[in-house]
Amino acid sequence: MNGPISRMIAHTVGMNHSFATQAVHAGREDLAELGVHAPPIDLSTTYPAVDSHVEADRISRFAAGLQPPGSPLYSRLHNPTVGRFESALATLEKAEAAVGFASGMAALTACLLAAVAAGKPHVVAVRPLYGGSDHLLNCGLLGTRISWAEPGRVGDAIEADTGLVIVETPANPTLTEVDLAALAAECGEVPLLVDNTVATPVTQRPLEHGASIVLHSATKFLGGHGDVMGGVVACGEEFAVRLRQIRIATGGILDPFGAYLLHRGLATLPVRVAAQSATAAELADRLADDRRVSVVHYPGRSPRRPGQMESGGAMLSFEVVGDATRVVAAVGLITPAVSLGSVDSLIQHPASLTHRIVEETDRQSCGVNAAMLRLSVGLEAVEDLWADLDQALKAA
Ligand code: MET
Repeated sequence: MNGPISRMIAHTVGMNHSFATQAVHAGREDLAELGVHAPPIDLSTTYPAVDSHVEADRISRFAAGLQPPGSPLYSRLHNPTVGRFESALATLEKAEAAVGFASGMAALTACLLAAVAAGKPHVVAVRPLYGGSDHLLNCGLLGTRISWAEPGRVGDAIEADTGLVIVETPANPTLTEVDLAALAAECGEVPLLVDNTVATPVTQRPLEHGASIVLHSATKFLGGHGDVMGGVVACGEEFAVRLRQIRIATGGILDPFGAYLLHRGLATLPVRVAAQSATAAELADRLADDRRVSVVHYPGRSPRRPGQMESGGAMLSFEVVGDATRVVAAVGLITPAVSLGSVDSLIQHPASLTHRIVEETDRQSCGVNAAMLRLSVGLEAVEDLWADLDQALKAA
């Protein structure tokens, strides 16, 4: 069951297969040979290590961020079920490699530690980001130093010790879009990390637009059912080696059952995102025509630029004329909760919850105001969602 590890099975789903086919088959290439239909879940924490001399060499190679074939030795070093998910996600993001983590924040932490370890602790980032990411960068907990810059000013903000440029597009929670190709050009030799959680690889593959690193809170659309927490970074093999070194040393690995659920989620990702996006676009139109709403933020409403998403996606935010918090309190079908990307719709007040940890002046500077609500559109029927929003807006 230990099977071939992720590096060995990556990309055997043909590049000439469509994205939807890759979503179903990637990371499953060896299943027929194993005589099974569903990917096995390997819950082992440890593995027999009979020949200590051989294993001594292998453990050194794992610690160096490599993936030697054979027994994983210990599941903090490698887990085959995690490897399958990593291989599949790398295929979908068109990356050489992917590295799974316990959460999106653990994934971001590893990227920041890699920059610090490389002697390049300065980070340039574009607001808004998810509030937790903003906080981690702004507080400098991991030894990074932050400069916030708008697109077009990023190049000027880069210094000799800049290790990363970070952007989230569409951004959480404003859904602001950034032209990735233009931003990548500003970055020059500095790696551009794109948080692709909201976009998903269905609508945007940042590596195709000049980014070097793609980060996901896999908890969101990749899992898609609100029942698994994880994070993943898709990147070149060289950076993946550094991330695996950090993951082994710090222990923020994705668990095998979580990896199984995330891998299963990838199979339906294209159809979920397509259906949820169609509903979100319709709701965005109706909200834009509603006098109880002052502004709707939804990607793709202006002429498309190169590097923009291929569709509007399943997230929208809107600003309420009345008290936004009363809308949250009044929804019935929609769940008032943080998180996003699930099969069921979620609504939340960013100024109170996801972006509470960001200083108010910083929130205001990037458009996260008290009137704003963020809606993650699920798979419910559009008329049922609209009826719920309509009655909740009446309450406000
Ligand atoms: C604890 S706040 C949130 C979680 C999640 N990243 C979101 O944007 O909803």
